[in-house]
Amino acid sequence: MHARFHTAFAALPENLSSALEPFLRHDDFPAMFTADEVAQVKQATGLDDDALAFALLPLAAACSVTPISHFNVGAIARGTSGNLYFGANMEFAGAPMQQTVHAEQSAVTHAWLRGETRLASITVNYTPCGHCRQFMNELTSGTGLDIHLPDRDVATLGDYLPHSFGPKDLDITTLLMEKVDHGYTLKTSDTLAAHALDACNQSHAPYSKSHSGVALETQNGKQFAGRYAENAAFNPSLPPLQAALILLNMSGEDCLKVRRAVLVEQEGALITQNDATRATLKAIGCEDVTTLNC
Ligand SMILES: O=c1ccn([C@H]2C[C@H](O)[C@@H](CO)O2)c(=O)[nH]1
Ligand SMILES: [Zn+2]
Repeated sequence: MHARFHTAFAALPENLSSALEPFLRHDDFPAMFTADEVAQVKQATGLDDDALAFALLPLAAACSVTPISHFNVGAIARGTSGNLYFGANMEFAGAPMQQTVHAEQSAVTHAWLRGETRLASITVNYTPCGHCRQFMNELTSGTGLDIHLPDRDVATLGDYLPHSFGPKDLDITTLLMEKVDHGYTLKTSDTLAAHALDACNQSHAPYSKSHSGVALETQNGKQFAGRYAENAAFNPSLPPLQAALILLNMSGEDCLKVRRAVLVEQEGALITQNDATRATLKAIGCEDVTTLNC
């Protein structure tokens, strides 16, 4: 079992820990459960969907990387497929606070990067901040997304974000998590660059139309790609590097062990991820960065 789960796993009720053990046993547990696996765990434990998501929160929070706050937030996103995806906050010492990833952003992005196109609900161990409410207002699920919090009745994103500002206010109809292919091409034989291009092609940038993707290679040779996710309110946009780091972290790899990165962005785009990507990568110890235009 990955060391980060030891403490939280030991504190689970016995029937849940024995149902989860076969999944968490190996280091490469992907921090998600398929709908079939969820059904299996529910049957073994007698927990319903809600209770299971709450029970999993300590495991999700155990994936947090919080050198600044030491405040671990966990989130569980449920896709309409029935799959569950963990999310956890990530902080980067040596980089500006703006580079922080919130647990809700992590869970949403995790689901999106693994192919989910719509969320049914999200369960979080703390109340979502304004930034997260705004981030989630960009999703295909709209204001109907169910939000589950400890000691509160389930409520929708619309309840938590009344009089909201969103994509519609800017006449945008494409939403975050929708399947897209922007069709950019690039001549390369580097698989890491190919992953970054693929991520760029699936990125969500309807406001700036400046699509981008980042792919990371870890010191043990694993590769992870992240897509840029723009937000109608601009500032809550999630950079492609953060998306890649979310998938890397959820997959059990160490953010401080990235050895190489490729950023793919459009030639002549209105905005660029180049400088911010390099600065944050430098803060986490990676200076081997290639930027390619598509
Ligand atoms: O909705 C929230 C609020 C805060 N945090 C994280 C961000 C930062 O890492 C830490 C302290 O704010 O908690 C979240 O993940 N979600
Ligand atoms: Zn937040």
